[in-house]
Amino acid sequence: MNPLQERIHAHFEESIKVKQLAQQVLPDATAEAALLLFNALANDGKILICGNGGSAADAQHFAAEMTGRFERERMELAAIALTTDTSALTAIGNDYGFEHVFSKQVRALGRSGDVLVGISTSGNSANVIEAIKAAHERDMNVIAFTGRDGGKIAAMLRDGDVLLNVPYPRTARIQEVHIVLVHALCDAIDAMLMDGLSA
Ligand SMILES: O=C(CO)[C@@H](O)[C@H](O)[C@H](O)[C@H](O)COP(=O)(O)O
Ligand SMILES: [Zn+2]
Repeated sequence: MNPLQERIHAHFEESIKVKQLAQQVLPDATAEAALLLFNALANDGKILICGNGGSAADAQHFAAEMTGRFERERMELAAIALTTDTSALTAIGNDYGFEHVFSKQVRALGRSGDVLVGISTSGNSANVIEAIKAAHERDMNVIAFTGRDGGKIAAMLRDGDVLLNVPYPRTARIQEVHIVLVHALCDAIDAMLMDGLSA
């Protein structure tokens, strides 16, 4: 391999290693998260999802697989990415500050029984932290996708919330596990809904 190919090869090696680490530490919490989401949807609740940058893309990816479909045909499931309404994002950001762009939407849309999914590889993004505070005010449970040591977000979760933390220091690798988790959750919800899979 030439140096460029070696560099690319190393990305795959590291990604495999971090996914194997995550495979050891995350299945229990991911199953808990799947049950939380399934029960919310089964009781007419909805899922609100937020994150920044690559995690905003993950939020949209997850919401699209709920409202559209994952791998199989099924009923539409209620999920909204809070990252897509540029008018809300710019108005709230401009008038109140960027840390409030998600929390104002959570207060507006969130109801008891809904679930907030907050995605932050550092566990420290202020707008995700504010969104979690707003979700708790609305009596919503939270599923936090984080990385490193879970940051401030890990410390603010309450009973009934679920932490999906990837204990690794590199953002790209954490994000790659987060998207595996999104797909594992989509698959679990579909299997519970359509095949009667139970925990
Ligand atoms: O996708 C990437 C890096 O891979 C970036 O866009 C990254 O998501 C952004 O820097 C985010 O602002 C990071 O925020 P967070 O994950 O620490 O909450
Ligand atoms: Zn990225």
